[in-house]
Order: sequence, then C-alpha cells, then structure tokens
Amino acid sequence: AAGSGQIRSKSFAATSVRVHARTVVAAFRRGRHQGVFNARQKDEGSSPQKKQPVHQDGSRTARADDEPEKKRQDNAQAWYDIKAAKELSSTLNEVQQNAMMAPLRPILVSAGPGSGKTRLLIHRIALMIASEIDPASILAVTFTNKAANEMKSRLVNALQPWETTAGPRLTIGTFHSFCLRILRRYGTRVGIGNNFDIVDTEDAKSIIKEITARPGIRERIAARDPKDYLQLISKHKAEMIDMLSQDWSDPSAKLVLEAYEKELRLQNKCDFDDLLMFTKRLLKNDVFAREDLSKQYAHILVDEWQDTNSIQYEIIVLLCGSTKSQVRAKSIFVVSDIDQSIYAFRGAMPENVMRFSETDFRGCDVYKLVKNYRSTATIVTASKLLISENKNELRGDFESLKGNGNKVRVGKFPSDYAEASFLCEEAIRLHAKGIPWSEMAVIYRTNIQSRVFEQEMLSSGIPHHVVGGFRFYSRKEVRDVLAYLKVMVNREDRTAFYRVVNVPPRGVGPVAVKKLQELSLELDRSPLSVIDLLATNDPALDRAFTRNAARGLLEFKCIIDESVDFAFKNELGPTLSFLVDKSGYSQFTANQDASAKSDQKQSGEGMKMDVVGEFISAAGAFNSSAVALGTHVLGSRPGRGAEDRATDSVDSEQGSIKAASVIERGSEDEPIVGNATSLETSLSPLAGFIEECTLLDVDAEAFRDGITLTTAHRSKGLEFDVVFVTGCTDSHFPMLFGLEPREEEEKVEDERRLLYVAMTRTRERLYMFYFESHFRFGRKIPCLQSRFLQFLMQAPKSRDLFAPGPGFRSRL
Ligand SMILES: Nc1ncnc2c1ncn2[C@@H]1O[C@H](COP(=O)(O)OP(=O)(O)OP(=O)(O)O)[C@@H](O)[C@H]1O
Repeated sequence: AAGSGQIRSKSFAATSVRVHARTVVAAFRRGRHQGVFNARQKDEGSSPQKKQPVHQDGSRTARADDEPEKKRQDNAQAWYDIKAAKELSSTLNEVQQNAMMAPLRPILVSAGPGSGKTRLLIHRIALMIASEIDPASILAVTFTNKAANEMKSRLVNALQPWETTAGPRLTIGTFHSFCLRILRRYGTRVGIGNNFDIVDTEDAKSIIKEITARPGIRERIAARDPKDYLQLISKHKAEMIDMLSQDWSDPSAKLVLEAYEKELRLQNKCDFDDLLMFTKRLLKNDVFAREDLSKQYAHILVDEWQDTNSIQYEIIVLLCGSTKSQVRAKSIFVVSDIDQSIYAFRGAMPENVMRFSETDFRGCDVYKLVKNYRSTATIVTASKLLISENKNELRGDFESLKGNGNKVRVGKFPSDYAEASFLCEEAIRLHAKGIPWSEMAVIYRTNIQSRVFEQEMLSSGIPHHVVGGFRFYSRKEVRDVLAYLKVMVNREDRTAFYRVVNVPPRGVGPVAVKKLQELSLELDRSPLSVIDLLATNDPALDRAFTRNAARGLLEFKCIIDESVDFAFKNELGPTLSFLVDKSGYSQFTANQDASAKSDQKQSGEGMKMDVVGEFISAAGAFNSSAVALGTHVLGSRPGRGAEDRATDSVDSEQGSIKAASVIERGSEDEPIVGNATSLETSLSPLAGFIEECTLLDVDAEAFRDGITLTTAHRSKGLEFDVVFVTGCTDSHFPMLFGLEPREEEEKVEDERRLLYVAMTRTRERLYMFYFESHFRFGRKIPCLQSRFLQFLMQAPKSRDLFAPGPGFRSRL
C-alpha cells in the first residue's frame, strides 16, 4: 500500500495509482500522473484513470476518499510517528509529504531540478529517526563528500525539535567511504585483510611509474603515460573484468597490470576502484557478510541515483538481500533526475533509473515532484526548452512557483578577456543593487577557464573563490609530510618511502635509491627493512652504499622509528610537529621560503611553511573533533582549502571520480580483527588521519564568501540568485574532441545535460555569455556560438525568454 497516515487530511491521504510497471513510463510521458505511482501490481495496472484531485501545488494523486477500506489498511500500516510526520510535513508540499511517509519498501522519486528531491530525502531520514527507527540501521549514500556534509547539517536542522543524539550512529557517506567501512570489517573474508591503506590517484601513478621503470619490464613495454594504464585498470575493475586472465591485445598492458596488482597487495594497499570491487565480491560470494550487512542496513537511501555506475548499482542490490522477494521488499528510497546525469564518462548509467523500477525493484512506488522551487518561470522554461532535445522517458513536466522574473541575458564578446571584464562590471553593478557576492556564481566548462576570471576579479577587487581551485591536499608539502606518516604506519609502503627518503636531501642520491630498489626486489623486503639489515652492519650491504648514502638511510630509519615512538605517547598534532622538526622538513621549507623571497619568486600560493603549519593544525583538529563529538565527519574541519580530489578527476574528463567520504567514526565500534598489528592499533588515530586525507573530497573553498567560480560539474546541487554561464561556445558547450559521429551524438546529449545543470542552478538572474576567440598556448583560437545557445535563441518565442544584456547590447 502506498504510504498514508492518520494525520493526513483528505486531500493528501494519497493512495497509489496502481499501474503496471510499463505504464508508469507511458504515464510519465503523457504527463498524466504527477504524484505517486505504484508500479507493482500487474493486474491493477491498466485500470482506467480515475478523476484525480489536483493538489495545491498542481500535482495529482489518486483519490483516497473513494477507497475507505484501503485507507484503513494504509493507516494500520503506518510506520512513522504521526506527530513527527505532522511536524515535518509543514515544510513540504503534498507529494513530498506522501513520499516522505511512503511505506518502507522500494521507492523511486524522479523529478526535475530544484523540485526538492534532496529536501525530501532528508525529511524521510528525519522522520525515520523521529519515529525511533534505529539510526544505526539507516544508510544514506551521496556522491560527494560535500553533499554528505550538506545532508548531515540539513538533517541536524530538521531534527532540532527532537533533540536526538542519532547523528553519530547514522551512516551518511559516499559509495567509497561506505565500501571502505565494509572492508575494514570484512576485508579478511575477501583476502585483502582489514588494515590496508588506500592509494589515491597520485600514489597509483607513482606506482605505475616505478613499475614501468623496472628492469625486465622497462624493455618490454611501449612508452605510455601512467594515466593511460590507470584508466585501463580502472575500467577493468569497474566492470569487474578479470584482468589477469584477459586476452590483451597489448601484452605490455597485462605485464604492467599484473605488476601493479602484485605491488598493491605487497604494500597492503587498495586503490579507489578496489574499494568497490572487493565490496561487490564480498557481497556476492559471502552469504554471511551479505546477510549481516543487509540486516544491519535495513533502510537505504540514495541521492542522485542517476549517477550510479554498474558496480554501485549492484552493490546496492546485493545489500538489499539474497532473494528477489527480499530485494523487492527492502526499505530503499532513491531520488533521481536523468536530465542531471553528467558523469557518463566515469561509467554513470542513467538507465539505472529505469533498471530500478523495471527489473530489480519492479513494483516499486514511483513519485514525481512537479514544482520547481528554485528558479523563475523564465529560467525554468528556457532550461526545459534546452533539455527537451534529449531523450528521457521519465521526464515529466514541471513548473516554476515563481513569477517570470528577468529574461535570460545573452552576451557575445570578442574574447574571453572581454567576457570576463564585462562580467566583472555587471557583478559590481548587481552588488551595488544589494545582491551579496556570495549569491553570484560563474560557471564554466573546464577548470582552465577560471584563470581569466580570477585575474579580472583580482584587479577589480571582487572577492571570489574557486571551487577546487586551491588543492591543499595536492600541495607538495602536504603530500611529503603525508608520505612520512604513511611510512610510520606501514613500513611496507614503498611508494611513500621513495617519495621522502631523500626529502630534505640527506645524501641518498639517485644511485643509492636505485641500488636500494634492486636490493629490495632481490631480497623481497621493503626498502625500510633493507635499511634494518644495513643497521645490523650486514657486510654485503655495507659495500652496496657509499658512506654518505648509508648515513642518510640510517638517519631516515631513525626519524621514522623515533616518530613512531613519539606517536605512541602523544596526540596527532604534536606528533606531526615532532616529525617535521626531526626530519628537518620544517627547516627545509623555511629555507625554501627564504630563498623564494630573496629571488622574488613567490608563487602566489603562499609560504610552504604555512602549508606545513596548516597541515599540523588539521591533524590537531582531527584529534580534538573526534574526541569532542564522538563522531567525525571527514573533511568537515575548518582549514584552508581542503580539496575535492574526487572532482578533480571529474573535471579532467578522464579519470574516474574518486568520490569519498564521510565516516561516522562514533559508530565504528567494530572490533579490530584479522591481522591488525599492535603498532597499527596504537597508531590508529594516525592511520585514520591518513585515511581522511586520502579520501577527502570536501571543498572548504565552496563555503567561503565571495563570488563562486566553478565548473559545471561541480556546480551540481548548488543554487545562487545570479548565475553567469560563461564560454557558451561550440568548443566548450559541447566539448567534443575527435569523436566518431556516433559517439558524438551520445556525447552531445551529455553535454546538453551539463549546460542544463548549469542553467538550473539559478534562482533569479541567468546570464549566458560566449566569446569569438580565446588564447591557448599563445595562439588565438576562433570560437563559434554554442549550438545549444543557438538552438535556444532560434526557438519560437525565444524573445520572451532571452534578451541582450543592457550594458552589452552593442556587442551582440
Ligand atoms: N516544499 C518546499 N517548500 C519550499 N521550498 C522548497 C520545498 N522543497 C524544496 N524547496 C527549496 O527548493 C530548493 C531546491 O531544493 P532541493 O535542493 O532539495 O532540490 P533538488 O530537487 O534536490 O535540486 P537539484 O536536483 O536541482 O540539485 C531549495 O532551496 C529548497 O529549500
């Protein structure tokens, strides 16, 4: 039965319109149903449409008052606290209320931008908690850490009246963080142990580089960018292809992949794809683990369902149970908008939305939200016009709740510089009219476009911040200190070892490093344990290194050992301070800063010492917040520019997204099992901190004041009063590089969705700019107006929607 509750007034005591699964799609197409659908009962499916009451928000649900028997049944089944539902309903429309209170079974919400999907999902969780459903049984999955943090804080607000302490026991996180948690508990059951480290993309590249330089491999492979190998590996892991038994057309790829996998296992590491791959393997093959987890996470909620890829989809289905009937009875709630699916290049499958309702969760209830709370009617009409060119069988109509507002202002400029310069003038004008800087955003297609705006805003004195622009966790200094920490926690970590063994320089030059690598392979020992042998005055080793190099190596070992000792007795912050002093790293960066200053070569990224200092503070905050809150949200501490390494790769168009992670450590009371050593156990805060830094993807910059500069990908989920969509040229929106015509067709749809996402971030004023030329590598490159913009401008009645901006009429 569709959700219902005693508190519901007649008008929204909605019951399902029962229709056959296939007719759901048809009904969507016809736009006939705007409320809840039940796709589970074949027999009742094709029943003729009854006259439906139209709700205040224009949505429709089936009449309830003509089904008294059913209503009684529904009420009897209500799982929620009626008072809580009433309270939470006050900020939702009727369809949202119905969906919030829907039965604890598969529910699909499919709706357009700004329609309150996220708000609904949060309210559903709040209702569960307020109704005393055990928070530990709730799993909410998001796609970025930023979204997870946002969800958490909105949930805290929604739950205020109940003063609940549920937070620490609830699991909100990304797929990667959730899989990490599962593997920490069950990793031994899939053969990877549960105390592995995680390698991020940078480290994975270093491993590939080291492998491809090995004698025996070097001569047998074609020179390739390590990134290419990583992409190949990622693709195979995402598709669960058995890499090693595959018949490779390029045998060198197999060689590298074999060595890469061996190296990861040897170093006791997993890459991001491993987290998903091993989790799926576990859930698929291990009945005990699957049933245990399925029982523990009795309620699953997923935001942005259209962005799931194949392996993520399968993980969720496996978590829902072992049999079809268990899966179809699961309390799972997913929200989606196919038109906002913009991660196809990392394997997202918008068809997972249909797959949900038509296969694994066939018979689910489907809800459709039809009101856009965010944008003016003009913006909604313009964006609908754009997306109408894309196929989407689940798209329904939706309308703005606001008036027409301003027309969309279109501007053409001779160059990207002229575009940026005008944009700044316009932003200053709007600011003078009372619009805060923080309510404006500049959205562009690729990261590289931000530079011109940054430059222009700097000289115009406009406060601004670049989402993902300052990659704190990618800074060399951070990665160096992190590498020391990694060696402290895992003496087998060769990648980290080689990164810092001679940083700062201590006499271990390239010849000594090469010798050490050879010995390490020959003796099948980690480089650090080769130094252990050296320390015992092993005569063979004595001869292998010069006195200077040997001294340097022993000094390195001593730094690691003493820092580990220190870490046993001290907190994380002081441990890092000790380490950077003892290793000479703090003096090293101070010297570099001093010489950069005297050479006037400062990069504008600030002092290296400050970066180290900031990192030490981050470590201190990690400790204290964990202690103070009993829970810890990764990446949520204040600090400069914590960066979304995940979305780096989103924008790079190449890599797979490595979204990470909120981990509720407070609820992590799983025993440490398997082969965790006492050292690792004692250093677990340190290991936790490393894990955080590796998985971190929050972009603290996004919360700063000033105009937001962001790529279209990263603008997802955000909203602003004023949005400038810039670079609407045919080489940016769409961005199509040397694709086959067939691929191009598909890609154009992806790109159209991306522009759609950008446009629909706007509440009040939307600007769409393009330029006739820009510079790349010192060459002037001509540009044409985006085909999307052209389509919009040439559409019938486009004059009602678009207008040249006042200050740049002459430039059109
Ligand atoms: N019932 C409602 N009443 C008033 N405002 C609402 C309601 N539902 C949502 N909103 C507001 O509408 C805006 C969009 O909501 P939300 O972010 O939940 O939408 P969404 O569908 O997840 O958007 P998108 O997919 O475009 O990111 C927010 O400002 C939210 O507070």
